[in-house]
Amino acid sequence: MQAQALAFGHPGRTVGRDVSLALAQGEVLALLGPNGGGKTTLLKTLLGLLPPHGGSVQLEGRPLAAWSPRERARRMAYVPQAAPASFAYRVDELVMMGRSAHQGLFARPSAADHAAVAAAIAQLGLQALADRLATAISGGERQLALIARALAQDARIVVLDEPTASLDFGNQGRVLRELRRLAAAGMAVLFTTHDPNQALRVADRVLLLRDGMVQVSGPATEVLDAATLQRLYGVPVDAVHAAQGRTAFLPSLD
Ligand SMILES: Nc1ncnc2c1ncn2[C@@H]1O[C@H](COP(=O)(O)OP(=O)(O)OP(=O)(O)O)[C@@H](O)[C@H]1O
Repeated sequence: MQAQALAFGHPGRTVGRDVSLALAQGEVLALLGPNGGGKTTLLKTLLGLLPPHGGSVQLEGRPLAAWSPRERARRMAYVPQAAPASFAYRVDELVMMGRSAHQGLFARPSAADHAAVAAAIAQLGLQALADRLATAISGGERQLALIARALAQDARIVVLDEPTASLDFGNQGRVLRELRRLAAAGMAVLFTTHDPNQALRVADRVLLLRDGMVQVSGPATEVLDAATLQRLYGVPVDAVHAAQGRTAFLPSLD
């Protein structure tokens, strides 16, 4: 996926401009930036859910606008920001929705669809929740179910908006491992996070977005340092250097 000189926003209101990026198969790209900086709006524009205000998005070398919604859905899976479930679907039914771009209009799910759903549910350890209603599970559990739906979709590009936001520490680790596993299997992964440590841990490259503009982008280990994060968020940041050359960032209390 590629974007060139992309301007993006909502009807009547441009939020950001001049964003160029390339996302390769097998790569994890993290999008970081302050609240309201335009991350979700940019993701939706890259997915074709919002029309660009300028510039272009290309998928496999073809303008995104030339793809039908169904073709797009086969290529790109979207895990939106955690939100309360509005319909009382069972978790396995929710995950099955990821298969809809693979099914005929009125076709019943095939054996392959059921197998993909079972595999995605097992991958995220959700077997015990499969027959529970998505309206009657915790926010974190629902987030995992939405990630399972994206897995079942079998897309080549997976876009996740704050996938770890409502997860406990253990499940954050599970999701971050899953993102790396998807990339290792050849998928392109794009996710937003408010935690630079998560970006440093799993992303190959990062793109820092502030006020709708790219502040800096590049390899995570080269771009992420205390001074850059301080500029991005406007607060002092401490870098903690641990064994094996690893670095972690903390908001400074000085
Ligand atoms: N439906 C909408 N219509 C008009 N403006 C919107 C809409 N949704 C968001 N905005 C505005 O667009 C700007 C960017 O919002 P966006 O949600 O993309 O930011 P974000 O970086 O994802 O923020 P956060 O980190 O808080 O989720 C904000 O100023 C926001 O108020």
